[in-house]
Amino acid sequence: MTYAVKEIFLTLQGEGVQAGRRAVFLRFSGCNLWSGREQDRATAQCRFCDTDFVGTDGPGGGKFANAEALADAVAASWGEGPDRRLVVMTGGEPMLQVDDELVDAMHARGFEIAIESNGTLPVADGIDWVCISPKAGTEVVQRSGDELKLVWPQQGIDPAALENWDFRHFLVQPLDCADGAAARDAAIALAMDRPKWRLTIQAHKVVGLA
Ligand SMILES: C[S@@+](CC[C@H](N)C(=O)[O-])C[C@H]1O[C@@H](n2cnc3c(N)ncnc32)[C@H](O)[C@@H]1O
Ligand SMILES: Nc1nc2[nH]cc(C(=O)O)c2c(=O)[nH]1
Ligand code: SF4
Ligand SMILES: [Mg+2]
Repeated sequence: MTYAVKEIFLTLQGEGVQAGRRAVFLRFSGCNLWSGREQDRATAQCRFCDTDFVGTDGPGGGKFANAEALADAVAASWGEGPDRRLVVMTGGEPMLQVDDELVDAMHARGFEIAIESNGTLPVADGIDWVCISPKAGTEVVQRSGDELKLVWPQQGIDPAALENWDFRHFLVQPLDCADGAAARDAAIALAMDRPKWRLTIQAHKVVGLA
């Protein structure tokens, strides 16, 4: 199958339990919860997105004819060295495009695969680190994984109702928005009130990485 990719870049994972780790980010184009166009944001299912995932015009982006070609591009972005190779598949919504061929092609090049998904589509088998970030008003079908990352505050989600889902880590991430200070306070309050949850911040934004 062909893949539409917004951008491929080398950085440090900024979010979640793996924050700080060197990783190639593979950002797929397109999402099932928002068109990505500002004029549609107010009526979208997900309205707080901080990401441009429209088109294939970012650094390293493009249309890739098959899994081998895409995996080669990710490996080239990592560079030399076999140690602790990590690709983070994100978007947009990566599960609109990730398939077994791509998973196998990345593993064949020595990569661990992490995914950032909204959970409305089942995550492909074989992915090594599954991060699900639920969005209010959507049906999350992927209720197991490594980390559940709740962007907070979000009207229409009750954290208590998520606590029996099958995740190793329950994380609360402040909503990046006009009133970021209030969102940080709300996220801290959640972690203080409900010890199952721990605070994660978007560290890449703090230190000025992509
Ligand atoms: C851009 S999304 C792409 C992956 C997938 N579509 C998802 O939503 O999980 C990557 C991560 O950024 C989070 N995110 C998006 N907008 C945000 C914002 N304004 N503040 C904090 N986190 C945000 C998402 O919840 C998700 O965990
Ligand atoms: N450095 C960095 N870490 C991230 N973790 C999740 C991200 C995402 O957009 O999915 C992201 C991102 O965009 N940059
Ligand atoms: S589901 Fe993810 S990529 Fe899609 S609009 Fe929401 S945060 Fe952005
Ligand atoms: Mg991001």
